[in-house]
Amino acid sequence: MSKRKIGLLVMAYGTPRSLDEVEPYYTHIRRGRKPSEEALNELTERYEAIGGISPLAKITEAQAQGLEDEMNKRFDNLEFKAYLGLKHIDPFIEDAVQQMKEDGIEEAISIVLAPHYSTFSVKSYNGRAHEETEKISGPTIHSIDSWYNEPLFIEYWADQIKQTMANIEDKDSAVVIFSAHSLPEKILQYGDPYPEQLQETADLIASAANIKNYTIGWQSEGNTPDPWIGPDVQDLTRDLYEKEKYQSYVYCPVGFVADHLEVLYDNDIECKVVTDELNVDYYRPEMPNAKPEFIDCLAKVVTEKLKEKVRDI
Ligand SMILES: CC1=C(CCC(=O)O)c2cc3nc(cc4[nH]c(cc5[nH]c(cc1n2)c(C)c5CCC(=O)O)c(CCC(=O)O)c4C)C(CCC(=O)O)=C3C
Ligand SMILES: [Fe+2]
Repeated sequence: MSKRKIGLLVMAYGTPRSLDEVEPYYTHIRRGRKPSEEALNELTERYEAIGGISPLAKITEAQAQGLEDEMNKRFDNLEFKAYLGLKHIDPFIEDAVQQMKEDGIEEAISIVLAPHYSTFSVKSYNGRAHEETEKISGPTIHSIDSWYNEPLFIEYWADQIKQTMANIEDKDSAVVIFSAHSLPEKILQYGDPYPEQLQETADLIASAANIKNYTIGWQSEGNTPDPWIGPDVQDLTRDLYEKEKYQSYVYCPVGFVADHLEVLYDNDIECKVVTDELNVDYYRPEMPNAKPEFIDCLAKVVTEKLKEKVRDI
């Protein structure tokens, strides 16, 4: 008898694969409105500054493949297949749902490669997946909403911070800044759990790594007229220096899971400009990418959802 098939819908932001794709990608982010020449050049320059193009596309693929392999190792009686569904570039979330249906998948677990829930991020990913599957009578999709407090995720960052701290002599003068992508302040009106989830992630990691000096901040805010959640990590760095005179700044962008523009530019270039100016030390522990510890973390979260939702496994 052939094994029962389970789809793994792995959703992520997506990134241009070449500089030619920056314009259509940016236009999609702006919901179909073309960016101005100036905004487009500015974004292209940021990609150029991190080496021409973002490593994100390959990392997202490796994460999805790693998860598929790990799940197949864990369950002899099931056959898992990962489908990448991206928010702003092909293969889009809708393409992945259609492909699952074509492949005869009847049940799937979906996970977003971002730990914290917000109406702007996870809700919109899941909404697009469910809408498409309803439209085409596709597979039943069981969605994971968040995994920001998963113990293996906390352990990943606690280990990274411990390794970084081992290189810092005066630990009392070091501070850890946990950050996530900023969002427009209007999300707060609807009781969005995003800021509390980031705070909880920070508290759990700090406790596991035995860190006393830490705080949360926001980064990568968009170029729109609305107010965005603050403090921004650059302003926060100046503030912490002024008030506490910390000498070492450890940036942990825990709202992301890969090396990409927001980390390689917004942290490693923009925050480093500030630490250089203040003449203090900049540290940024490694991102999870497709490291085995992180793949294990994703597999654990998916396994828990599978056991909760899928019958007779
Ligand atoms: C919550 C959130 C996450 C984390 C959760 C998740 O991962 O889903 C995230 C991740 C990412 N965001 C990314 C890239 C960009 N985001 C932009 C713009 C925006 N992001 C927003 C939100 C988020 N973004 C929002 C509300 C906007 C404003 C546009 C609008 O909705 O009106 C812009 C436009 C230019 C600019 O504003 O900077 C770019 C280029 C990349 C890929 C990097 C690479 O290519 O390496 C990644 C992983
Ligand atoms: Fe973004």
